Amino acid sequence: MKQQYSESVTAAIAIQNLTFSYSQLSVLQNISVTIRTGERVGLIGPNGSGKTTLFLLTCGVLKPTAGKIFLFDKPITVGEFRPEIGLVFQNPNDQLFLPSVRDDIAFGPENMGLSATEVEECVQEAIFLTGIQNLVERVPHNLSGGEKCMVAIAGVIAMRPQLVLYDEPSANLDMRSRRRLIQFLQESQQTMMISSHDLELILEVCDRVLLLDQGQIIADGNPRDVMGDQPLMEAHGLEKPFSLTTH
Ligand SMILES: Nc1ncnc2c1ncn2[C@@H]1O[C@H](COP(=O)(O)OP(=O)(O)OP(=O)(O)O)[C@@H](O)[C@H]1O
Repeated sequence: MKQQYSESVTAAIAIQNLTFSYSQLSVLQNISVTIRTGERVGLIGPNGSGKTTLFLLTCGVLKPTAGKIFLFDKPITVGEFRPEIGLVFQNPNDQLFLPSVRDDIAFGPENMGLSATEVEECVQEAIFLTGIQNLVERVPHNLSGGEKCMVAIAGVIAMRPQLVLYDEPSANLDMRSRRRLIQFLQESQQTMMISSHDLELILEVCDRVLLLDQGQIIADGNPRDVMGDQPLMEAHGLEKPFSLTTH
């Protein structure tokens, strides 16, 4: 089920022979995959299969045990800030820590060496795109889960990344907040990877899906084909999404 892609398309991420262990615990084993510019890629897999770990490696937070990762053709170096990529954390509380929503959104652009005018442009654009005009003066700590989620996304979008990694973005969202998030993701222009157990969200937003399990990419293809394969899904602790069982 692996897809072959033309080499001529620009690679946003090129992962080559990536292996990673947390001391004795082997998580990823010799993974190679390319994400092309403009793709919306879902990352699925059972609990503990290494989705978050793969994101942390891709952002340069963790150092590979072996192998290489290239971001827009330039190798990732651990600890180096790469404004081309943004990570939206699984828990927005890990990302929001300033006294106002506006300050939180401005934090990234302010640390990129931009002028005050440029920072303000980035902040206003992120507020507009995420539709959080009504939250700007609020204290992030007091927001609801859905509100925090969109503010955390705004904080990342404000740095104008070309590629955004979303780690479980719909976890703990009610139906209305989840619907708003899906609409936002569908309208987003960036290349994106979305790690999620919300398979219906992946179906609605992504044009490609990777199934990660036992340290390997088990399947890579069209979300309907991969997630519609019941034996494959069940073999890796997942369920075929309901919407694919009724059509
Ligand atoms: N800092 C760490 N130190 C040691 N082991 C870790 C650490 N972080 C994660 N792990 C382990 O690495 C494995 C992969 O974890 P990871 O969080 O990447 O999985 P995941 O696919 O994102 O899981 P989930 O779907 O539950 O969010 C798990 O067995 C986890 O317990």
